[in-house]
Amino acid sequence: MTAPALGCIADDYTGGTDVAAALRRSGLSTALLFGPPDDESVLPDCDAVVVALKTRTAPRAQAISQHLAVHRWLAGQGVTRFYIKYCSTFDSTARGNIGPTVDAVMEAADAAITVICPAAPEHGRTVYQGHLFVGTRLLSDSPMRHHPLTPMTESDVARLLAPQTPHPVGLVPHAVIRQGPAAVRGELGALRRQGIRHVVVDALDDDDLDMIALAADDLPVLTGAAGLARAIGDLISADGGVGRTGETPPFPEGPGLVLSGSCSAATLRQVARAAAALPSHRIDPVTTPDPHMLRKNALEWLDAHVRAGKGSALVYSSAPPGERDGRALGDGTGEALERILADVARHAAALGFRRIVVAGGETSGAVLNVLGVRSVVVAAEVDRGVPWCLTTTEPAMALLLKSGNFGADDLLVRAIKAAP
Ligand SMILES: Nc1ncnc2c1ncn2[C@@H]1O[C@H](COP(=O)(O)OP(=O)(O)OP(=O)(O)O)[C@@H](O)[C@H]1O
Ligand SMILES: O=C(O)[C@@H](O)C(=O)CO
Repeated sequence: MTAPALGCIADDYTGGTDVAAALRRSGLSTALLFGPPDDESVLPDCDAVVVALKTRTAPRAQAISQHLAVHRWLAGQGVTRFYIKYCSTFDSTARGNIGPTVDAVMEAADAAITVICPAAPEHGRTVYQGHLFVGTRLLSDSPMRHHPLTPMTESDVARLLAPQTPHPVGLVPHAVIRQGPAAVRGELGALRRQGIRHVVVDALDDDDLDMIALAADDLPVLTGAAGLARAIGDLISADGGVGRTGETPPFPEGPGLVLSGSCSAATLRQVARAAAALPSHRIDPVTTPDPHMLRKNALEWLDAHVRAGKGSALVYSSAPPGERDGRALGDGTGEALERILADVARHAAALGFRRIVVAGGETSGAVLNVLGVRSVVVAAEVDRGVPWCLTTTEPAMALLLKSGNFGADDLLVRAIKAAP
């Protein structure tokens, strides 16, 4: 078996599905594994492999050790090119994990320099003069400033990264990107000679990402959102480094369950549409500040829903800033809500639900961990960056893990009502 041409490490589960979907779109058969691989983890025959972790807001030491464990495992499988996937809105805090995990993997892979490329133009994330935009607004003016775990109140990517790494951060501005791969390669070389290890790269569209991918083709470690990964995937495809297609498991029948813990602006619109179309139950820690009661109420509601034979359903804690209190359940309110939704998922699986849609990266991580899902085959996308994931072990399940800000307003309704 030839080693996969690319090994990705994603810092959350929806980010993992996003980058896996991008590589699949480039024509690469892509395996997606959840959690650090262990002795029993098997690498399927594939062109690219993505290992999704739940380290975006994890303690720093844990995030580093998990990234290093995945790097070691991938290197042991013969992978020589690595991609570290973080959020296109650079979700992290000053004490965040992007810098430390990138530094650790670079050191392990003996990489002297890498690019920092959060741009994802198809989702409206662009970088100009080192500043990250969400649509027409700076990141710090976007709804991401209200994120419950990683409020983004700065848009200069170098300033976001600086407190997370001891190394200086450089920039390749758009004017150089537009001159093409040779100019970008020359600039990266000049920055490397100045001792710079992290280089933010401007990118406004897919052409810019193609330039960056060509210019950085010889670097062992690249980092960014799914946009640059797509450009690298296209290069691998064009080089003929593809063709190891695995079988796609069948899509399970039956009613579906939407679980939403994301409070992102897109999710809130999608949840409103889903709540109008499906029987729904809201988990509200402000009105019921007791995790045991919230859990009990949700499980009992689902039992009654199934007994009444009402089909697909929605259970959510998603709420706009005005209806949220990040300390409603004390320290760790977010994690407590993730655990409740994960318990609902476990209960739903026991009740026979085989299609589960989860909105939110942290929430998806919690759900997949309790379901014990360790690997999936990436199948068709419902919307850009939101593919169905089919389990390869029993019980056969279809999972749709939706990044907070992805998808059209009716995505949840479409996903749950129509199997592909
Ligand atoms: N009503 C609420 N009040 C406070 N926190 C909440 C509420 N509902 C959900 N949360 C927490 O907000 C966090 C949302 O993070 P999550 O990663 O799941 O979504 P997201 O950030 O929108 O998605 P992504 O990371 O894919 O962009 C979770 O920890 C969740 O438990
Ligand atoms: O890059 C993105 O925006 C997403 O894949 C993501 O990381 C959501 O958590």
